[in-house]
Amino acid sequence: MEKKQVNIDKNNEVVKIRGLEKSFADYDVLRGIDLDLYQGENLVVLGRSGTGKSVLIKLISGLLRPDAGSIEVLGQDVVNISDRELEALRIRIGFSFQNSALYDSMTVRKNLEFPLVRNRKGITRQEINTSVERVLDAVGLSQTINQMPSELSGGQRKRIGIARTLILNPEIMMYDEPTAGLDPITCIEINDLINEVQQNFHTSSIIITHDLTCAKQTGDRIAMLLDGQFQRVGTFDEVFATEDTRVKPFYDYNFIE
Ligand SMILES: Nc1ncnc2c1ncn2[C@@H]1O[C@H](COP(=O)(O)OP(=O)(O)OP(=O)(O)O)[C@@H](O)[C@H]1O
Repeated sequence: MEKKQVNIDKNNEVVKIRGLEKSFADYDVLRGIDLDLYQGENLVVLGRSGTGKSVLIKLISGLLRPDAGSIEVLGQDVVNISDRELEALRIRIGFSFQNSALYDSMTVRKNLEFPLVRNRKGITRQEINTSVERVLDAVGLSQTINQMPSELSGGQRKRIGIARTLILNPEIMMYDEPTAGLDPITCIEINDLINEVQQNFHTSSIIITHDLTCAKQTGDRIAMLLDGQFQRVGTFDEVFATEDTRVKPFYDYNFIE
């Protein structure tokens, strides 16, 4: 499906990273990174395995501390934040991780209710039901409400995982390898869903991937991580309009017939 135009507010950085550095032992993973995520934008971080994409997400979400540099998320300084403030901030961010599995012993409904009951004290049964129905409808899986995760396909489980994240109305979405392990048609459906979430939930998203089809379909901008830095940032076509021998093979390999 063609990506629809969305409103991106370039005067409002929901994530603002400057001079970010992170090393492990003698391996410099991130070597001075600057990055902005604008309100309403889908930003794809593209890079080969081991380039530090997951480390970047962990730094943004406060799970790791940088060696140098600053990270602001929704106006808060994540590097110098109290545990309590970080916990409150994380509720405003939706994480769709490869390992964010559903609870196998709970129905789809119970899986979706779980974050609400835990994070929204005093929520009524009526409000819970309305929220569950809304997010299930958003991911196109209303009919699965009473099913167990084991009865769903991989793509459906991924959708329910995204619905479970959406139920807390996140302002930022972080997708870590959203299409990994899915067949090509299901990948396209997940890419469409990422775009629908952007349009209908007005989220700003960081999408970490090495899948170029995903990058092309979902990204308003692409930031290519190479040798510890964002070497190229721009639209998909801008990023790949280069003879850089570190970038070209990545493109050629991904689109091999
Ligand atoms: N806690 C850690 N301790 C030591 N090294 C780490 C740690 N976390 C990550 N690394 C190293 O940092 C590098 C980047 O890891 P990262 O997981 O961010 O890669 P990635 O780009 O997400 O790759 P993939 O696509 O394979 O998940 C790797 O070499 C990894 O071994």
